[in-house]
Amino acid sequence: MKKYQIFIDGQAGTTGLQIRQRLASHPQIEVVTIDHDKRRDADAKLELMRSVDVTVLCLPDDAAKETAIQAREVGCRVLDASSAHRTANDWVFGMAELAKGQREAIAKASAVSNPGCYATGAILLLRPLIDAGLLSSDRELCINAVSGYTGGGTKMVERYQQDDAPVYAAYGLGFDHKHIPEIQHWSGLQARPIFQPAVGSYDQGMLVMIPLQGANGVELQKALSDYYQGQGEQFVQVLPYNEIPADSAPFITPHGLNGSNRAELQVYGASSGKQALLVAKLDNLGKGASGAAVQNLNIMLGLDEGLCTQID
Ligand SMILES: NC(=O)C1=CN([C@@H]2O[C@H](COP(=O)(O)OP(=O)(O)OC[C@H]3O[C@@H](n4cnc5c(N)ncnc54)[C@H](OP(=O)(O)O)[C@@H]3O)[C@@H](O)[C@H]2O)C=CC1
Ligand SMILES: CC(=O)N[C@@H](CCC(=O)OP(=O)(O)O)C(=O)O
Repeated sequence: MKKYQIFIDGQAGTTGLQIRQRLASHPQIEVVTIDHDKRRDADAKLELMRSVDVTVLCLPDDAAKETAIQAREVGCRVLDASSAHRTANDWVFGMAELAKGQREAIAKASAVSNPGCYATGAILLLRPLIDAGLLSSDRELCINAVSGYTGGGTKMVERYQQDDAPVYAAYGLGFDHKHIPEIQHWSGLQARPIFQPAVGSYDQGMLVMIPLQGANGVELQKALSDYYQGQGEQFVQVLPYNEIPADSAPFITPHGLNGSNRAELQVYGASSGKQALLVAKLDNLGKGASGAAVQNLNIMLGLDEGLCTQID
């Protein structure tokens, strides 16, 4: 059986480690590592990139931009986990469920950009509803979200592990969170949404919530369900209308999907039919980062899309 080789630039960071953990048992992908003290050595990286099938970038944006240029120079395919290229013209957005043809575009691409964690939840909720004409593209939306602290990378993880961080902290107060451009671009929103994220004192799990005035929840739930079921998506489930999962009732929580590559979409609606709440639940390190990265790698290499996308 053919084994593909990949190199993860940023192999020791939060996202890199989670990808390696998933790939450790992959039957057809082998991870080629770089000595820790050579991780910033451009020549050593170039040599590796010349020999592997795909380079995965798990780096800060600036470093990702630099390495992406080098990878292109040596003709190596790239999957970028950073936010550097998510709306760039010559990159394919790595969300297979986005629209018809996206999976095929990822399979053929030389450069794929993995979506942001919050953006994954928001786009999965909004894109089918905007495409179906149930939400207007010029609607002014507020998107609220909460993430586990691993979403903030090693620095935030260290802070929380030292017990030096608040139980709940709202941020994004400059109205300029880095996921807003990709949310707008890939969901088809003309109007810039207000995006108000928060981080909680737990490691993994995320909720993305979009309250809607003047919207009928029954219609929205049906449209989402028809869309994802119609496409036979294995990683996106739409829960029944107004269902509160038994394991968290009477609340909805960000927990329950950790380690998986799944997103659960929920629609709640008022009996008036005039107010609704869209909710996406996912693991910020799973479907929000490393699970999606492995899904994209599988698609890029023509392998079964679900292989090793989750951690048991
Ligand atoms: N955490 C998350 O949930 C998600 C993160 N991302 C994105 O993935 C990327 C990585 O994030 P994350 O894993 O959280 O970050 P971390 O801070 O956990 O890890 C980043 C890693 O990159 C290494 N690094 C930094 N600069 C360079 C360089 N020039 N060359 C080689 N290695 C370098 C660091 O090593 P060292 O500092 O020791 O040199 C570190 O190991 C970021 O762009 C982030 O935005 C994407 C989705 C979700
Ligand atoms: C809790 C926390 O800090 N989360 C990160 C987003 C994590 C993520 O998805 O980041 P990328 O865009 O790099 O992929 C933040 O808000 O910046």
